[in-house]
Formats: sequence, structure tokens, C-alpha cells
Amino acid sequence: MSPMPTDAMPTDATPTPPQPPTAPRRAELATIPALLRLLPFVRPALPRLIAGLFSALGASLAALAIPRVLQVIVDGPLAEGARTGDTGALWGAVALVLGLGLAEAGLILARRTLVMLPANRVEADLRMTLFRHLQDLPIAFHDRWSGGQLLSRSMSDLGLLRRFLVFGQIQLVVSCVTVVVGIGLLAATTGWLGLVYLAGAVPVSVIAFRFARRYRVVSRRAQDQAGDLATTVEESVHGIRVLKAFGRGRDALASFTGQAERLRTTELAKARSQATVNVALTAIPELTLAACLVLGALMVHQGTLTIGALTAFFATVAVMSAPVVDLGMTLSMTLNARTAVDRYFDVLTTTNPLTDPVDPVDPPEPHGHVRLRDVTFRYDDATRPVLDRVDLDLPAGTTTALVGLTGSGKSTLAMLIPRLYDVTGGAVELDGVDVRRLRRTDVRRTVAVAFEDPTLFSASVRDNVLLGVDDTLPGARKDELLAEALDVAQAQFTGHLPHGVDTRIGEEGLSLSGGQRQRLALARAIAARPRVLVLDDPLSALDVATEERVTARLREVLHDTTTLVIAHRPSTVALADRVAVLQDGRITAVGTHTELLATDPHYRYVISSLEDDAAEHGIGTVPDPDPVPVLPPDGGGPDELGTDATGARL
Ligand SMILES: Nc1ncnc2c1ncn2[C@@H]1O[C@H](COP(=O)(O)OP(=O)(O)OP(=O)(O)O)[C@@H](O)[C@H]1O
Repeated sequence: MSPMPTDAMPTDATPTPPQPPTAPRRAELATIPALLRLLPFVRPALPRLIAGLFSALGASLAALAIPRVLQVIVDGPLAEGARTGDTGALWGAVALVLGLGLAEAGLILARRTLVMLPANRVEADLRMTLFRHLQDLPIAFHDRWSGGQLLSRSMSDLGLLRRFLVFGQIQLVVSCVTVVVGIGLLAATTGWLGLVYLAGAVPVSVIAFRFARRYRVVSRRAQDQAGDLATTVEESVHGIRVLKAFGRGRDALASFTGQAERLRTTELAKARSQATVNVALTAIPELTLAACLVLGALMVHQGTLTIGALTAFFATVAVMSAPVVDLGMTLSMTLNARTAVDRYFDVLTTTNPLTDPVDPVDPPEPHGHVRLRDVTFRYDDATRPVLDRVDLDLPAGTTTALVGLTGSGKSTLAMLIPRLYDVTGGAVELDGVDVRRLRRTDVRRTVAVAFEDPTLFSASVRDNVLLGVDDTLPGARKDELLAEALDVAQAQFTGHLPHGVDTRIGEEGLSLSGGQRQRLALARAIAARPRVLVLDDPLSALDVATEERVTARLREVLHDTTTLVIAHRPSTVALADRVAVLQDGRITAVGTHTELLATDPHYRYVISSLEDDAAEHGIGTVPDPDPVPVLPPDGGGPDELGTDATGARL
């Protein structure tokens, strides 16, 4: 996830100016083509949605037929009854009106029933597709996109789309049909009166068009701001310990309040725009109606219109008034849905450059030989490469420690091996095959990683540790792997958890200490029984005694596994057969710890600074067989990585 936005951590309570959305955006389509992008998802639900649409149209036509029947009643049986006192024919007409009313109610019920279920299905499909795509997208994508933006796109935007499918789209079509048919009927049956009413449609259309243009912009802004706000909530909850420890709760609150205020302002602008259009859409038809009342009365008086026709005119206008008054709401729902579609497809159309090859190579019998050939790597938004023509050979079954100053690119190099990023030059090879020519599943079956910052999921210890284990293995074998991995990682504490290895841990489960979490992450990497193991400083949170026990057990089990261990503590170097030194993006030396101490001043310098750190924190160091004086590299001035000659960070 992207780093905390600057306005999430202000130094004072002054509201910061509106920020651009943290997520990239693309060129926009017009509303209808934009909404049609949903078609592949909506297609399975189309029969029911179309049936729902016809039900709604039927209900609308039944409503429009009632005024026609009223006209017939008023001009026929009612006028006849008033003259002759015979009301027999009236009851038949009343029964017809009742029948039409019941038909309208029944069709509305049918519409709701038909549309509700498929719309929920479409929403679920959209959500699952997005989640699958997010899982597939490379880390580089997640570096750029904030969590809140992805959360709001997969939750609130899809909720908007469901509401549009259930109500908005049908209402839009039905409103248009009702208004067009209604105006046609009025013009056909009442002549001038109908045309005067039609004249009111001109300002209504202009206002609706202008509203749509304005509302689209503000709707997009609101949905983006909601995503940014969700990011701030996520980061504040995630970083609650830091905020509390540094007493920055008030600042976080001020920042959150600023963002929430901006969202409120945008929502108010939305509501104001909608209210204005609603007033216009209510007032214009009412004014037109008043004019029609005067004209209608005159026409009846002149005998050019019957009372029945005038009654039917007003009854028809009553049926049409609801869609016209609701037009503002229907339009805003449509535009919100359109924004949601844009935001959804912003993510879904992001292509993954890190895909399986068209013609993958079947992996050879895995031995675990890793080779980085002339590897260059530059992050997308960086100006210069982190790794520059790196050559590193990790023979099968060997353990290599990677050592370098902070920021020298160790973690980056480690992430290239399981192909979490693709090299920008050169190649990473597994048993002689470029990892880009292998299926990603084959690469990740061969390579397992334990990161320094261990992520545990809201699941049992068992599920967390067996995450990388083949699902098809028999239960007894999985139990064996679990027990061995927990033993190697010295995670015996899991036996004392309330439900042992079935205890739920992670965000929604039991909280564990940093060292306990690290040991489970290490156990997870070991349980996968990979041919290649990448350990990114996996022991940093352990105390000296535990680290020693873990190191001893790791040495036993790693004897036939190719291991690259990133060492931030001198004692971690003890795990390795040999050490590779990373400096200024290049591997500058490879050898045993003793050889490098004797021959490589930069290595001595790095080890010395690691030892200083370790001493400061009271943790283990590598027993030095032959102490060598530490020389500062390159004359001892502060280097570009921000350390001084003593290795202290500046
Ligand atoms: N996602 C990213 N996007 C852009 N630059 C990045 C990204 N991740 C790391 N970097 C940059 O790449 C360089 C190397 O980072 P890396 O984490 O690989 O170093 P490291 O040697 O593992 O550091 P440390 O010892 O502190 O963990 C740093 O300058 C860092 O700022």
C-alpha cells in the first residue's frame, strides 16, 4: 500500500487543501458507453432484468390507461347516469379502473422480485472479479494504489451499482417511456393543451442536461474523496500504536476532520445541485400545469374540449409528474453509477505486466540453483536503478547472507527471486531457466519467502503456517510439516494458545508479539518445503537466546535448501556458508565471513555498523575469529546513503 499521505500526518490542525485522488485515472467515456461496460457482468442476469423492465413498463402503461378510462367514464356513463339516473354502466367502468390499479401494483411487485436477486448476483460477481484481479496484480500496482481507494471501489461503488441495477436503470427507461407516451397521448387527445404542456419539457431538458454535466464532476470528486478518507481510517487504525506512542492522536484527528470536512463540502455541493434541479423539475411542470388549467377551462368553455378529456388530461399529468419530479434523483443515481463504473474499471483494466509466458517452460527437476545475471532493477517512479548489473550465483543447497548498508537494495534483490517484481535488465534464473519463462505458480512453488514484517491473516495458526503447502497433501503429512516448521522456528508457544494451533490469530484474532509473529512467518516459509528460501531478516525481533536456537535448527533443516538470508544483525550472518556484499546497487564481494573481514573494507564497515546497532539493542554478534580494525570506506565522509564514517545513521 502506498505510504501515508502527507495530509494524514499534519503538524498542526490547519486543514490542508484538497488533495488529488491518490489513484490514477483514465480518459472518460460518455455515460451510456461507460455503463455498457457492465454488460459482460450483467448478461447472465439480462433475462430477469429485461422481464423486470417490461413489468415496470406494464405498470406504467396501466397507470397511463387509467386516465383514458376516466375520460370514458366521465364523458359516457357518468354523464349518461346524471341524465338518466341509470348507474349500471358506471360499475363496469369502475371495476376496470380497479383492475388496472391492481395490475399496476402487481407489476411493480413483479419488477422488484425479478430484479432484486440478479442485481445482488451481479454485484457479487463484480466484487469477486475485482478481488481476483487485485490478487493477480503485481506488487508495483499495490505500491501505487492506496488501500482505501481499493476498499471503497470494491464496497461502496459496487453498492451504488447494485442500486442502479435494481432501481435506477429501470426507472430511467420507464420515466422516459412514461413521459414520451404521456405527452403523445396528451397531444393526440387534447390538441393545443398537450402541446403547451410539451413546451414545458424544453426548459426541463436544458436544466437536466446542465445538471448532469455538473453532477458528474462532483460525484467523481465525492467518491474519490471517500476513498481517500477510507485510506486515512485504515492507516490510522493500522498505525494506532505509533500515533498513541507519539501523542499524535489529535493531529490524526485534525487531519481526518479536514478530509471528512472536504468530503462533507463535496456531498453538500452534490445535495445542493440535486435540490436545485429538483426545485426546477417540480416548479416548471407545476407552472405549465397552471397555464394548462386556464387554457383547458377556456377550451371546455368554448366547447373544443370535453370535461372528460380535461379530467383525463389532469389524470395523465398526475401519472407523468412522478417520473419528471424524480428525474433529478434518477439522473444522479445514473451518474453515481457511471462514476462507480469508471472507478471500477480504472482498476480492472490495469494490465498486469507480470504474467505467465504464452509458451511456458516446464520446470526442470528442481535443484534450487539461483543465478542473477547482469540484473538491473529500477522502480517505476524512480529516477535511477536500485540494482545495477548485479551478478550473483547461489549454488543449490548453499546458504548465502546478503549484507549491505540500509537502502542498498537487499530487499529489492530478494523480491526478484520469487518474481514479485520483474527485472528491468538481465535475468533471474532458477535451475538455468529465466523465471519469466516459467509459470508463476511453478516459481512460487520452488521459492518461499519470509519477510521482516510478518503478515498474519485472520485465521488459525495452522492455516497461517500451512499457507504455502500443497492443499492436496494428506492431513497427516500436513500435520507433520506444521509440527516440524513450528519446531524449527521455535514457535512452541503456539501449544499454549487457548486452542493450540487452531487458535485464531491475526487482526481479528489473538494478538501476538513481534517475535512470535516473526516465528510464525518463518515457520510458514519453512513448512512450504521450498527448494529456495529467501529470508528477509526474519529473526530481527527475536531475543538472543531464541535467535540462537532458531539459527541452530535452521542450519539443520537448510542443509539441502538454497537459502538467501538478508542480514541486518551480525549474528544472522552465522547462518551462512558465504556472504555477498551489496554496495551501490552492485555485488562487490562474495566470500566467507572471515575472508571478507580480512579483505573487504566495506564489509568490515557494514559489519561494524551492524555490531554497533546490535550492541545498542543488546543483541547477538558473530564471533570474530580474527578481529580486524574497522576502516571507514572512501575516506570516511558521510556517504550518499546517509551514514557517517562510524556507521551511525544520520
Ligand atoms: N516500492 C518502491 N518504490 C520506489 N522505491 C523503492 C520502493 N521500495 C524501495 N525503494 C527504494 O529502493 C531502495 C532500496 O530499498 P530496499 O528496501 O531494497 O533496501 P534495503 O537494502 O533492503 O534496505 P534496509 O536494509 O533498510 O531494509 C531505497 O532507496 C528505497 O527507497
